[in-house]
Amino acid sequence: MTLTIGLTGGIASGKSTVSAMMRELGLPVIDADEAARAVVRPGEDAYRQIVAAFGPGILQTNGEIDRAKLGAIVFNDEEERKKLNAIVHPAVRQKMLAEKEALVRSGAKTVVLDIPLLFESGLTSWVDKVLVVYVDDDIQLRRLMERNGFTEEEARARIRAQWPLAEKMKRADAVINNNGTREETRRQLLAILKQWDALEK
Ligand SMILES: CC(C)(COP(=O)(O)OP(=O)(O)OC[C@H]1O[C@@H](n2cnc3c(N)ncnc32)[C@H](O)[C@@H]1O)[C@@H](O)C(=O)NCCC(=O)NCCS
Ligand SMILES: Nc1ncnc2c1ncn2[C@@H]1O[C@H](COP(=O)(O)OP(=O)(O)OP(=O)(O)O)[C@@H](O)[C@H]1O
Repeated sequence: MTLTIGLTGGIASGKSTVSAMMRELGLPVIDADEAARAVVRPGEDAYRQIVAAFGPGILQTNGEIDRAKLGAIVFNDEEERKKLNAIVHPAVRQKMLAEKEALVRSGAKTVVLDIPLLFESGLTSWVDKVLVVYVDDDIQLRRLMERNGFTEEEARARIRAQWPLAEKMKRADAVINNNGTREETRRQLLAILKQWDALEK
């Protein structure tokens, strides 16, 4: 039996930081953000639907989607965001499920699904355990502004597009507090994975 761990949290709470640590420990990670980038490449169905729905103004000159432009639209307008989600999410789910099935078939002891919108999209039934990466609001805001070069307003718009982290924390099987150093985060992660017997012997 494969143990499926759902890794989630808020934007810039540290999911990618934790998923990189999990990969270093040898765990296979399927990343929803990566899948979401793959399914909107030129030539894919979702790409055509996005251009039809949002117009060619959201394209770069090389034909790829201008993610900054599309982000500025969808994080400032819930209806536009729902429109994009309705195009991208089904394709992301299909891709992630296929990758997960392949890992289960190959006998993986543990599979990690890194899904920022695990709760918002109602996907908790996909996983056996939910691991939430938490940070305090002020640290989340600061790290998001620094990483993406966003203004405070731009960062807050993205944070508002998700459930409050405190709500996610309440529903988690385990929580990593990522306010501290990366080393402190790694120690918490190791303890949780040992408790869940998630690592290969
Ligand atoms: C709007 C887009 C083009 C912006 O791209 P950009 O490269 O700036 O951001 P990136 O994709 O790396 O996402 C960064 C983070 O934003 C948050 N986020 C992304 N999309 C959404 C969304 N629809 N609702 C809420 N939060 C979101 C997540 O925490 C994600 O980790 C892109 O995020 C997108 O296509 N989103 C729709 C698909 C989606 O929901 N992806 C998230 C997981 S499936
Ligand atoms: N413990 C830490 N100490 C200092 N900086 C950190 C720590 N953890 C993460 N960061 C930094 O904070 C930013 C956000 O972290 P990360 O990219 O892992 O978040 P994320 O949850 O994957 O974000 P997203 O939802 O946007 O994909 C990054 O710039 C990262 O380098």
